Amino acid sequence: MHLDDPSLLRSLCRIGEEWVGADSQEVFDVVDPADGRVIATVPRAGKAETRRAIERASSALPAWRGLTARERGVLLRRWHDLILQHRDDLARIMTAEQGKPQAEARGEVSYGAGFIDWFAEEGKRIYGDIIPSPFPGRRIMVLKEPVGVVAAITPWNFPNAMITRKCGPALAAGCTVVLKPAEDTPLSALALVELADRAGIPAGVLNVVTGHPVEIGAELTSNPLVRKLSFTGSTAVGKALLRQCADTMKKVSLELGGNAPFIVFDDADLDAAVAGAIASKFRNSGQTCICANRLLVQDGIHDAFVDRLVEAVGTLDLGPLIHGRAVEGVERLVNDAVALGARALCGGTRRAAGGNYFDPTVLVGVTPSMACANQEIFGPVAPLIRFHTEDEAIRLANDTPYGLAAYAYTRDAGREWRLAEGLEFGIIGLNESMVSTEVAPFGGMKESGLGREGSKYGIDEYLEIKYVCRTG
Ligand SMILES: NC(=O)C1=CN([C@@H]2O[C@H](COP(=O)(O)OP(=O)(O)OC[C@H]3O[C@@H](n4cnc5c(N)ncnc54)[C@H](OP(=O)(O)O)[C@@H]3O)[C@@H](O)[C@H]2O)C=CC1
Ligand SMILES: O=C(O)CCCC(=O)O
Repeated sequence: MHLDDPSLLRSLCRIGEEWVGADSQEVFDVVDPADGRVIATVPRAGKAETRRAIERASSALPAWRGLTARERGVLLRRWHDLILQHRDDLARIMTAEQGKPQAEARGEVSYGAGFIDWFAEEGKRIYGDIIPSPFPGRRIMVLKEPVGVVAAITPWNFPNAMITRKCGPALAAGCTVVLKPAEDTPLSALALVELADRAGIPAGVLNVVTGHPVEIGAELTSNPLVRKLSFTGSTAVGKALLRQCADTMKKVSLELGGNAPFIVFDDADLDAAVAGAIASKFRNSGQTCICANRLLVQDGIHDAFVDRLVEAVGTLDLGPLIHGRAVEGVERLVNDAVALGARALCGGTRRAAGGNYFDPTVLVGVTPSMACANQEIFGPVAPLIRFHTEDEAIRLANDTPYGLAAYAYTRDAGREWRLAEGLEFGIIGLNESMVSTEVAPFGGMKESGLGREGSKYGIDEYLEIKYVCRTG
């Protein structure tokens, strides 16, 4: 891989001031999903290394939380600037280990840097409160303090932004972090930490341990020094981690799976709906938790929408899926739908010539009971379900244990409000499918998770509220 600055390609864990291997000296391969080439090896660390990283984060905590928010903000801003300065290299590393095309990778680096920039400022606005007292002579005050050592566990689909979305607010609030990136994409995480180091963020404030997920996760969730877990990934793992955090009663944020409905009403702007569906469904080859998972299309516009969608899908040039297991999972969902009566109007199969590619697919005749309408597809497959009435669309949309994102295209302003209020999802896009930004709260209801990331709300996840009552 060519990099303008080859020293960004780090392949060791970072604990305190040191770049270290696993105690066992074991490593695992990082593989390019486009061609199966091994691009690096990184340490397969476990419990002992994780415990040391937590202890180092704990020893770094007093000095870091003791800085003013402005002082922390200056360092965060420097980190942000370095990330943007090295955007092309970070994007090259991301494409090599994750597979998204360069333009998307550069977009993610900029998006990710936005969280550092936003929280560098937001840290200065962690206000407490003075509450009017009902008792003469008593003062009632509210202080907000950093929660302490934070454990962050991040997924492979956004190897940069899911880290900055957690570390930005954590560090701005005065917390220190131990990060476990996904095994598929550790290099983006390590490059970010290299840049944090260059920005002058003190050793021990941001530690990274790569390796065995179960062992590292067990230590992060049981060690009493860790006071907060922030996780992005599958609902199954999120639930397990929540249970594991119960014994030490950690504060927990979970950003989990989704099953986003994308609803197109008869009165929609067809051009906008097709463009929105393409952007939402096929971003990152469909491997995004807020990707449209089911397209609910009203009778009157159904056929025109399908024609236009298939035409647009024909022009797409997507990156690979993350690994062979992902391709097999997508293939299973498509085959299951077709066996039950759905039709693939384009795609429907993996690409024959090597790599983990699945052809972009449009499925019609899908019914709500098919697996592809109930499970997170995490691939470039658009299943279309017909509906007749607004009530039916809302009922179908809400008929899922997930509640992350939902989208609707309509020109009826009254209906927009009914949808905004009636859809049980944490993020609603109305005539808009690109909803992600560092200034807005990102997160889900129901089994899609707990808490919000980004925005002024995102920093609360890394703070404790302390009530002080004073007489005299
Ligand atoms: N909400 C979202 O953004 C995401 C949703 N998903 C959904 O989940 C499916 C499976 O993806 P997958 O990558 O397996 O997601 P996981 O939930 O398994 O992985 C997410 C992160 O959790 C880690 N992890 C896995 N098991 C444990 C554990 N027992 N203890 C602690 N950490 C653990 C992973 O580590 P490691 O990589 O080392 O296994 C990774 O860092 C996808 O197909 C998609 O449907 C996946 C990714 C992101
Ligand atoms: O899939 C995810 O969990 C990452 C969210 C992508 C986004 O921030 O838009």
